[in-house]
Amino acid sequence: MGFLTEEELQNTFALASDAVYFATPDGQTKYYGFGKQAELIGASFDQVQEWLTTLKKDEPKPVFGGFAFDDQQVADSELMNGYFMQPAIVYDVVNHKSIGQPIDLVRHQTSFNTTIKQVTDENDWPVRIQEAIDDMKQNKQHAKVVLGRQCQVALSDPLDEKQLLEKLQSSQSTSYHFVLKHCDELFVSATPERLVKITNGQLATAAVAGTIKRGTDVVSDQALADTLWHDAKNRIEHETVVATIKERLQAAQVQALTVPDEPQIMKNPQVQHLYTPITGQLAPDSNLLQIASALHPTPALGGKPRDWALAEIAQIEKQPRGLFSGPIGMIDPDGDGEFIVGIRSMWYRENLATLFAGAGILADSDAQMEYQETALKLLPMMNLLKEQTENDG
Ligand SMILES: C=C(O[C@@H]1C=C(C(=O)O)C=C[C@H]1O)C(=O)O
Repeated sequence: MGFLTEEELQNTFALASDAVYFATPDGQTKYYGFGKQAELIGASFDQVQEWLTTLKKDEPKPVFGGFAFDDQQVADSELMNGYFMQPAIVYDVVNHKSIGQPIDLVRHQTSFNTTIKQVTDENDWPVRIQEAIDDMKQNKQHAKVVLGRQCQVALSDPLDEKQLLEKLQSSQSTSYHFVLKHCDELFVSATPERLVKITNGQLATAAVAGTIKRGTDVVSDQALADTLWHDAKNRIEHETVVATIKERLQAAQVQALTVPDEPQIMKNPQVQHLYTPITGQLAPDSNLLQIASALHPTPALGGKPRDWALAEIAQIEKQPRGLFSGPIGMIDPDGDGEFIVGIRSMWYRENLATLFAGAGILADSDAQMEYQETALKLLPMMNLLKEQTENDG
C-alpha cells in the first residue's frame, strides 16, 4: 500500500475525532497522528514522565501534547490545562512510515460556508499593561514581563479543518506547525520558537525575543531589521532571554554549551525577531522533559524575575493562557523529541476561536507600540480564519 498523500492526511485529520499534526520548518519532522490509544488530561511534567512508563511497549509510538503555561485553570476544557495523547496510528511523513492501525473516521463533512460574526478584542490592554510599565519604572529589579491578550472570533459555522491545515502550510512555511484536536477542541500554533529539541543527547534551543514589523519591500525590510538589531530596548529584552536560558542549562549540567555573542534576524511573514540559536550536550542522567521544565517559561514568555512575572501575568491578563505560550510538541519512544512554544496560536471550539498574542514589556516600553506588536502577532491565525470565509472547497 502506498503512503497517504498530504491531501489524504489532511482529510483524515478533519474526519478523526482525535488528531495531531506536528511539523518543523527545517523539514526534518512531520507527523500526523489519528485516533488515541492513550491520553493524559491535565498533564504536568511529572505526570507525563510517569505516564510514559505506563504506555504499551509492543508497538512503540511517539506521544504528542502540550503543557499549560501556568497553574491557572481554563474552565471546561480538557485540552487547555495540559493534554497528551498517543495516537492509534502515526504517519511519519518524512520517512514515509506509519505505525499502528487505521482508525474509524467518525466526523461528517458538510459544506463549509463560514462567516465571521463578531470579533471581541481587549481594547483596554494598553491601559492594563501601563500598570506593569509603571511598576517596572519604580522597581528596577523587575526587569521584564511578557503580557498577553486574547481576541475572540465568533464564526457562523464550523471550521473546515482540511482547509485550515492547507493554508497553515502554505502561509506559514517558516514556522513550526502544531495542531492538536481532542473531541470538540482544537489548538493551532504557527510558532517561530523552539523550546528544546533532543537528538541522541544533542540539545538545541533558541532565544526568540525582540520584534519589529516586516517592510513592504526589500530595502525597507532590511532597514527595519537594522533598526531592530541596533535597538537598545530590544537588545536588552533579547539578552535577558539568552542569559537566562544559559543559566538554566548550566544549572541542568548541560555540557558544551554554544551561545553566539550576537543575535541574528529571523523573518516570519508578519514580523521579524532577534534570534539566537543555542546548542549543547545533555548530561547522562537528564532528559527532554527535565530540560523543558527547567527552561519553561523562559523570559521570552514569562519574564524576569520568573515568580514576579508569573504573578503579574496572572493578575493583569484577563483569562488564563492554557496552552498559549506553553511547551507543545512530541516525545519519541526512545526519549528524543522536541517542544516548541505555543504562540501565534488559537483555541477553537463550537464556532468560537480565541486568538492569543503577547509582547515583552520593559520599563521603557510604549504601551501603544506593544499593542500594535500584538496585533501583528495575531495575524497568522486571523488570516487563517479569514481564509475560511473565502472557502470554495
Ligand atoms: C509572546 C509572544 O511572542 C514572544 C515575544 C516576543 C517579543 O516581545 O518580542 C517575541 C517572540 C516571542 O518570544 C507572542 O507571539 O504571543
